[in-house]
Amino acid sequence: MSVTVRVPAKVNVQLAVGGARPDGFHDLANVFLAVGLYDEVTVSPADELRITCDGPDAGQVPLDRTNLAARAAQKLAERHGLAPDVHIHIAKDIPVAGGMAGGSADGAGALLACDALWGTGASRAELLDICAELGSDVPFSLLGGAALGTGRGEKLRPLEVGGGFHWVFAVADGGLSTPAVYGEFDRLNEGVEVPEPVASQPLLDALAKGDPAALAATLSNDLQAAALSLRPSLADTLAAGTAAGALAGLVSGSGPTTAFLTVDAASAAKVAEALGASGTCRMARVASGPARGACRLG
Ligand SMILES: C[C@@](CO)(OP(=O)(O)O)[C@H](O)COP(=O)(O)OP(=O)(O)OC[C@H]1O[C@@H](n2ccc(N)nc2=O)[C@H](O)[C@@H]1O
Ligand SMILES: Nc1ncnc2c1ncn2[C@@H]1O[C@H](COP(=O)(O)OP(=O)(O)O)[C@@H](O)[C@H]1O
Repeated sequence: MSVTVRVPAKVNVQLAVGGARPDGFHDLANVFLAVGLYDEVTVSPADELRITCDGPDAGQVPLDRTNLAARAAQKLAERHGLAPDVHIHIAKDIPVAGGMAGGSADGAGALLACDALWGTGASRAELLDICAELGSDVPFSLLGGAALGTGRGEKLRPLEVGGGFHWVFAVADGGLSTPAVYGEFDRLNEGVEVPEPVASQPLLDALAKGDPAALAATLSNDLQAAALSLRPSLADTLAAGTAAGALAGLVSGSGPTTAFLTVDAASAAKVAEALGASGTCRMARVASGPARGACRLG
């Protein structure tokens, strides 16, 4: 008996970041959009907790108990008085440390899969609660679609989306550490009164209408300057994507993946081809959103 769950990556169409809180986190207005690049998490009974991973970036994924999928299994087991004896296999297609929430996806996927395998029957609210304990982005990986995340990003309000959006993701060589990018944001804003983060109404309207040109005009990421400061070469990738015909480009979350919104699927294919040939990224991937959140495949 095994259970497989598929979980999407995300792009942040708006990431408004407030000043550092006393607990070290930052309050956000984080508009998430799930996109169709997926990890698949399969769990099956085993003598002890064990993780395996395959995929192009598998070598960068920790296979010990720090893996978010392992932590998810442990947390669920602990709450229900079970032993977390399970083999978790991750088929990884989401770039690692790329600002696309791949680790969060695996955490949400393992949680849903273990709940089904063990018959724990956790409610949606309990699953979301465990997700929030695992990390700020994990609740959204479970939910999918589009949502506004407030607090540190874990308090979600689902958003209406009026149509599909076609994206190209330029995957960089190597990752960027999320805490390092937030740290650079703090350094760049030293002595500055950082305003309260607020969701942009024109951006929410563009999502609701499914209007790519309007969404392109309102995309924003307050972590972009910090990611560019740590990885200046991302400016070349952004320039290459817009020169190739994207409506707009931005850094995805803490980066270093850059995301390009295009007018339709044909344009996305052209932009991906040009970016792939530009020498400014490791590879370019096409994906559309909104995508469904974590769901059981078998
Ligand atoms: C930037 C974002 C945008 O969606 O995603 P990524 O680009 O990493 O995918 C998120 O805020 C990342 O969320 P996630 O990766 O779950 O972060 P967590 O594990 O909760 O926190 C890791 C570290 O990031 C910083 N952090 C995270 C969230 C937040 N609202 N404020 C923060 O300052 C803190 O330094 C924290 O110790
Ligand atoms: N299942 C997992 N997949 C990928 N990375 C993981 C996983 N579990 C823990 N990590 C750790 O989390 C870090 C951030 O990875 P990831 O979630 O892919 O990126 P990001 O936070 O930029 O979206 C990795 O460098 C890795 O050390």
